[in-house]
Amino acid sequence: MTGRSGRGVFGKLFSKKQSTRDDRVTEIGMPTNVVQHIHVSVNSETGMIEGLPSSWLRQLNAQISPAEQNENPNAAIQAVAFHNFHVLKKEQAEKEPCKPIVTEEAITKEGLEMKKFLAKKNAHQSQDSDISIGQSSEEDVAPTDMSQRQTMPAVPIKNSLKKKDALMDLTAVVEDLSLIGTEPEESPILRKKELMNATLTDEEIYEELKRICNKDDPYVRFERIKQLGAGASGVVFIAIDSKDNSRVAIKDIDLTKQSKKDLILNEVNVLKGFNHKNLVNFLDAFLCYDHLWVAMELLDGGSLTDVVTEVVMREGQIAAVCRETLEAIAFLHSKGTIHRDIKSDNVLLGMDGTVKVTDFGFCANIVGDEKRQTMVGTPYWMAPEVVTRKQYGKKVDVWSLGIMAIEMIEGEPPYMKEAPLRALYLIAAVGRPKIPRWDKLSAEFQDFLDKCLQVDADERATAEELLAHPFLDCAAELKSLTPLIRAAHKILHKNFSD
Ligand SMILES: Nc1ncnc2c1ncn2[C@@H]1O[C@H](COP(=O)(O)OP(=O)(O)OP(=O)(O)O)[C@@H](O)[C@H]1O
Repeated sequence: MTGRSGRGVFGKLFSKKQSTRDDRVTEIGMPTNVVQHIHVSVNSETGMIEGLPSSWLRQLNAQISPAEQNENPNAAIQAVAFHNFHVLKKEQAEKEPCKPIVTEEAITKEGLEMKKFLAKKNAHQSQDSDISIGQSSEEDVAPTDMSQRQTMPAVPIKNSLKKKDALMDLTAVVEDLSLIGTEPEESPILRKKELMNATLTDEEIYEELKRICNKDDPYVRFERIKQLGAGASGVVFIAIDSKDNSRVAIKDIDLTKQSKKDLILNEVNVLKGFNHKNLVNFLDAFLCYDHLWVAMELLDGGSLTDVVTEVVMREGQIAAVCRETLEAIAFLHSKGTIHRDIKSDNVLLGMDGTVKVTDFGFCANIVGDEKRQTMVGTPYWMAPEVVTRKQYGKKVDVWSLGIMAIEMIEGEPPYMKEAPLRALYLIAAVGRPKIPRWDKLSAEFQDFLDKCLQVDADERATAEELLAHPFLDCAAELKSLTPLIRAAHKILHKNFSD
């Protein structure tokens, strides 16, 4: 799930029309086989990073103070790189709902653009390039008020890297940006299925969808009752299945508007392959001309986001939601799958207190402890190793669960009120977020959070280990969630009945 009204801030920085990727490639006209050596340094007098593309520096300086840049340059660079390559792309996708959010293939293409861009930047060091990845115009950038930033209270910085090490690292970091994905031999290691999907033509994807879909005409079989919402990939509505009069949720995806049909195929394949009490189970898929209808279990309690934003949860209720979510995560991990987008928006509730995880568009298949290196997910819930583009594995879901637990305490994840680039910097620089009202939490809950939010993924617990954590012993009955859901729906004027 991506839409959370009032919680997303990414749109504010970028209002101007972007040039298309094709435009940019044409404009750039890059030399090939160029090895770029970008010299990035911290100015010892101003404390500010120099040497990055100017549009990046403007963003950086608008949101991260000189003291912070000086303190943790590596985190600042990682954050701005991440911002340009991921957040902006996602924002664009949300503004144009027909385009799905960033995929590994898109990142690969962007990596190639970035490599070319940096090569050009190197060739014209002194010039302020008019070509940028993301955006370039001054007006696009939030006003820079350095005086305000300089007096900003210092954030607690965890010195994960000594400054000298960080500076030595900078060239590597910037050069590494070109590895966000470039030629096939430099791309992240993909599982066979992903490779296969990535190389399928539209015709092949339609053929594959036809093969796996139910042949019934969905317009005849289902009576459409009401719309639940719209996401990047389609509209979700409640329908009655004439076969047994049951109520189901159907996602209607207009395939003509999907440039990344392989992602849809991936989601259907993941949904079809799994059945678990804590996953929103797939019922059937139907292909009708260019529309794919995916029928799923209907969760009539809406998303956990509605609850966390509107009502206060008790520890027992939080433990119950954590346990159910962990069951889903442990199941996915046992199947070699990382969800990569665990957050309250992707946890749906039944009115009886059932808790189920949904949204598998981002799932990646891995083998054993194989690690991945692509940036997917939603920034606020993202593990530090994803933001800093280290290799990552299943434990990213455990970090996100820890952030979701903070949502259940606080109503929102850490840094939600911060500008996006700054939030990314804080994830990379601070590491484990400060949890307000920490002292009010039970010792078991504190320990549970500690185990989820270890910056070092090796120190972080696995989903399986957390299922045995004593905090979960205090889990309340699931039906205790029902009054919370009712209260939230009342405030939000939500009604899942006809
Ligand atoms: N099985 C379901 N039962 C009840 N509500 C659902 C179900 N699936 C989705 N919804 C609701 O429908 C709305 C749209 O869901 P959708 O998954 O399309 O959103 P999205 O995540 O923003 O989109 P996308 O995954 O395409 O980026 C959300 O409010 C979600 O809570």
